[in-house]
Amino acid sequence: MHRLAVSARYASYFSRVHGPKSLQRSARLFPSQPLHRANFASQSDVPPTSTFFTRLQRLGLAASQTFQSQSASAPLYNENGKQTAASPDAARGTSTQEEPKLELSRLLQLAKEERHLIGFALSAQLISASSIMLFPFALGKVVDTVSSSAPELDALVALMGGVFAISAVASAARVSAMSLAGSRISRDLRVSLFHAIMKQETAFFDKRQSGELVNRLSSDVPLVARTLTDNLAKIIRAGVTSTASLGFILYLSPTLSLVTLGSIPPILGFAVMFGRAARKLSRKLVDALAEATQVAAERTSAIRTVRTFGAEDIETKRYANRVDETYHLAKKVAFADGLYAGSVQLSAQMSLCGVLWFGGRMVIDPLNPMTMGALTSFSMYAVNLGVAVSGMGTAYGQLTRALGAGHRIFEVIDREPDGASSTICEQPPNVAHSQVGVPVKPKASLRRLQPGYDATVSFEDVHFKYPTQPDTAILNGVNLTVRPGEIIAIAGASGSGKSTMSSLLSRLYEPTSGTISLGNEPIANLDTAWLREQIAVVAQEPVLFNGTITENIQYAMPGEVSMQRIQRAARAAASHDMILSLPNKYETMVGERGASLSGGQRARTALCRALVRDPRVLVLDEHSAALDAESERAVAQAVYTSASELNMAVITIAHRTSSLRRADRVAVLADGVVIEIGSYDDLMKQEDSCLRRMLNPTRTPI
Ligand SMILES: Nc1ncnc2c1ncn2[C@@H]1O[C@H](COP(=O)(O)OP(=O)(O)OP(=O)(O)O)[C@@H](O)[C@H]1O
Repeated sequence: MHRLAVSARYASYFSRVHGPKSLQRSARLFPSQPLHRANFASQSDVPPTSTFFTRLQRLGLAASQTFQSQSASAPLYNENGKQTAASPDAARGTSTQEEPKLELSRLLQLAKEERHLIGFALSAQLISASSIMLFPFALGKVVDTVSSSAPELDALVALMGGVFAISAVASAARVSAMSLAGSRISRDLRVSLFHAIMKQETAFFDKRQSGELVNRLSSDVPLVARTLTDNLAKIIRAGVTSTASLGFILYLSPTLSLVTLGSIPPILGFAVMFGRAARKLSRKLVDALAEATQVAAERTSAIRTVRTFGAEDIETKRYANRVDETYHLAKKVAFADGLYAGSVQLSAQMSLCGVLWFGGRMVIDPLNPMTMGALTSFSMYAVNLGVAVSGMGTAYGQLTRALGAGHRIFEVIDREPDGASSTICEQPPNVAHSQVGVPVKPKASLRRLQPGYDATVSFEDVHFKYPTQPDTAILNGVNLTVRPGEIIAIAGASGSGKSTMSSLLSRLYEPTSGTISLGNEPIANLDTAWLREQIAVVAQEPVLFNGTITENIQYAMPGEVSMQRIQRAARAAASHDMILSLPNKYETMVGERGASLSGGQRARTALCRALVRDPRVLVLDEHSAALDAESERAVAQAVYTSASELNMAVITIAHRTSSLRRADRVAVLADGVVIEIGSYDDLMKQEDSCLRRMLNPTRTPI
């Protein structure tokens, strides 16, 4: 009776070890500080969006990983005891979403790149699994030795101690190597994915939200890498354990083995059913979490707007709803998990009961040669076999579920950019070959114009529709020529397409038809990277990056830029004194998106950044809107002086009368065409001029 209790305790030990692993992981994954408790005293206390965002993503990742990695017995709970995760897609009825087409082999390909490290980990795994497999056999021997009062007890236990020590070293090596392999896969996959995102055409970003793309980098990548390495190890360990256990039980008692093997088909059946159900939910869950991340990213980056409208509660609820919607999915997963756990446990334990019942009778039967020790060993191997088979099923299920996140990664990596708006051409650095997606096509042309070329810009019958709005024509045959040294102002109603012309000139989009040329060469024939070096654009709402003023100005130039050159650009933009008045002068940190600067300071820094590269064409897109009249005059004077010295072609998109007056010519854009062009004075003199109607709407209504 006592001996049977030993094996029963061993069985319970195994079920504890197998179950709690996922529970521990689950607990580890949920940060201790709930997000809603974060209380920022003022706007300046708000941590950079990226930091805040990472915390949110960790929560998302936690839920997602828990979902992916939970074993049969681990439901999804956060620290408040609430169940987490579920998909807004489910609520929106997108459950008909296509199954991921990604093959498991593509995931395994990732592991292949780390074959040396994973091979080492698996060898260590074999050593530790083999030594563990010897334990039941040794225990049986100990039981029989003790029963027969044989003298080998000391030697036997010493041997076991030695084997356990080797096993511990092998386990440590395996864990470290697998973890390292997972991190390497993550690193390479992240770089590949980011490179793939960078190379996409501009319209790709019009369709997708940045938070959702970042979610792929921060959540999907580690999810795939960790699931892959974790489960590869589990499958191998389970394979070794089940093979060895099978060998041992067949050796110990072929008859009793039949009873044990009866539990395997139901366990595998449950695993397959469970895997299928869970796989469908996986893609929905990662999509749902990405949507929640997008909401969080957008709202935290626009915290001032949210706060100005007193919308913190609304936004918290919006985010909570997004996350909460995933709860519906989690309920299904929890139900499937419970069913799977219960079914597998019942099958395994019924089989153990059968073993004990048959085996017990065999031990009692005086004609049967089975010893008490052999039954003890047999029972332990039978438990090992059950645990290994169910572990294999669970690991396989998790691997197939990682396909959901994998699909989201590879659909970007494999995507061929539509158009040439990206200048990226080399492969991502230090990345395993198998992860590199569609090679970037060699540029159509690497043509560059000779230094000192005639920087005339011309638009000839340019038509354009945004790829995301193919039914709406924005430009309907624009004709415009800007000569070097000339300042052309483009005027037009809001939404008439002025900024679009600037985007087309920089080749952020391709015209639907017509030709844009620089120096009499269609820009489509020019090296895009070179072209962008020639054209500096100061956007309507310039974006600065978190860093110093110097770093932001340097951003325009690859490589080192001398401080002299930076200051020269600042003087050309009449901004040197403004920068010197900042707390740390050129080393002042501008904050995320330049949030620590005023609108005018941001605009002037952006102008310095544009001028530092001595462009041949300067596009000013309502850059002075944030400047007061005096600063605007000073900046315009300085910029136009240096433009004239450098013989730049200047296109200024302007609403202000002062800006229009300063231009050599004003082109008025309406209905997608330049409907009139001439000097400000000439156009204003004409009774029926569009410019005049635009600037004096009350006197002459349109
Ligand atoms: N990325 C985009 N995707 C789809 N449509 C766009 C995109 N950007 C702009 N549009 C649309 O193209 C039209 C022209 O926009 P554009 O920004 O060029 O106007 P604009 O003349 O510069 O206006 P404003 O003076 O208000 O800055 C608008 O109707 C706008 O809605």
